[in-house]
Amino acid sequence: MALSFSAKLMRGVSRCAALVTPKTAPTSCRYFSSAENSRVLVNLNDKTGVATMQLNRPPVNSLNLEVLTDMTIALDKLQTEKDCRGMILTSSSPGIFCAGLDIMEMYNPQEDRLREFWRTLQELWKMMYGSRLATIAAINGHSPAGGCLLSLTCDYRIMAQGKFTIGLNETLLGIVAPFWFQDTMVNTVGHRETERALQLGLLYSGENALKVGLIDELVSPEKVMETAEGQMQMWLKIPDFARQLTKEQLRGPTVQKLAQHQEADIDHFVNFITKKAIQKSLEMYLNMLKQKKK
Ligand SMILES: CCCCC/C=C\C/C=C\CCC/C=C/C(=O)SCCNC(=O)CCNC(=O)[C@H](O)C(C)(C)COP(=O)(O)OP(=O)(O)OC[C@H]1O[C@@H](n2cnc3c(N)ncnc32)[C@H](O)[C@@H]1OP(=O)(O)O
Repeated sequence: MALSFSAKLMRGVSRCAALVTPKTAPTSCRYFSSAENSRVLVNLNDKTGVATMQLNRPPVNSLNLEVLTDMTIALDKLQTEKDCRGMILTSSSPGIFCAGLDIMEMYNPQEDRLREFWRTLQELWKMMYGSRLATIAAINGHSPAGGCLLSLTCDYRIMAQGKFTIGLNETLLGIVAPFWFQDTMVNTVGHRETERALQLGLLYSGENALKVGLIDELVSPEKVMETAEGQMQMWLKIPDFARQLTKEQLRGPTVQKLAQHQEADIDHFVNFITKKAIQKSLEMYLNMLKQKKK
C-alpha cells in the first residue's frame, strides 16, 4: 500500500533522528547525522538553540527528490526539538548556495517519481515558509530558481558579495514559476518587481538584489555566517510566541492557498513538464549548461 506523505516522513524521522556527537564537536553542539541524510548536514547548538542546515550535494546542490526528502525530515526533526528556536540555511560548497531543482528530475521523467518529487517540494516549501523557527538564509554563492525559492522561505537573507546571482529564472529554461513561487516573490519584493523579474527570468547581482529587497544584506563571503549568527540573536530576542503568531498571520494565507490547491498543482506540473515542447526546452538548457564548460 502506498504510504501517505506524512507516514513516509514519520518513517524517515525515526530512521535518521539519531543525534551523534563526533569527538571533535563542541559539547553544546549536537549533530544530526546518518549515512542517509548526509546530503544535508544539520547540527543544533544546545546553548543558543540555533541549528545550521547545510546543503551538501556537490557539485551544485541541485535539489533532487532525495535532498528534498532529507531536508524535510531534518526540518521536521528540528521543529520537534523544543529547545530549537532558529535555523540558518546555507551550503557546504562556498560559491554555490543551490542551483535550484535538479533538472534531471524533470527531464524524461517517470510519472510516479515526478509526482513524488513535486509533492516533496510542496511539503518542504509549506514547512519552511510557515516554520515556527526563525530562519535565516546564509547565501554563500549562486542561488537561481529553486535556490532562490528556498532562500525566500526564510525570514532574512544574507548574501555573499562577488559574481554570484540570485533570482527566479525559470522562463530562461522555457518553464514557468508556479503560483506559489510567484506568491513568495511578491510577498518579498512586491507585485511590480515580480512581474518584471519573473517574465524576464532575471538573475540579480547581489547589489541589485539588495536594491529591490530580494536580499536583506550583502557582505563579504567570509562574513556571511558570522552576520547570520549576529542577526539570529536579534530575532531570538523577540518572545517566540509573538514572533511566531505574527509570522503565521502574515504567511499563513499564502501557505493555505497552496494547501488548498496542492493536488491540482501536482497535476498541472506533471501535465506541463511532460509536454514535448517543454522537454525540448529542458534538453536545450541542459546542453547549454554542458557547452558552457567547453
Ligand atoms: C499555465 C502554465 C502554468 C505552468 C505552471 C506549472 C508548473 C510549473 C512547471 C515547472 C516549474 C519548475 C520550477 C523549476 C525550478 C528550478 O529550480 S529549475 C533549475 C534552474 N537552475 C538553473 O537554471 C541553474 C543552472 N546551473 C547554473 O547556472 C550553474 O550550474 C551554476 C549554478 C551557476 C554553477 O555554475 P558552475 O559552478 O560553473 O557549475 P557548472 O555549470 O559547470 O555545473 C556543474 C554540473 O552541474 C550540472 N547542473 C548545474 N545546475 C543543475 C541543475 N539545476 N540541475 C541539474 N544539473 C545541474 C551542470 O550541467 C554540470 O553538469 P556536468 O558536470 O556537465 O555533467
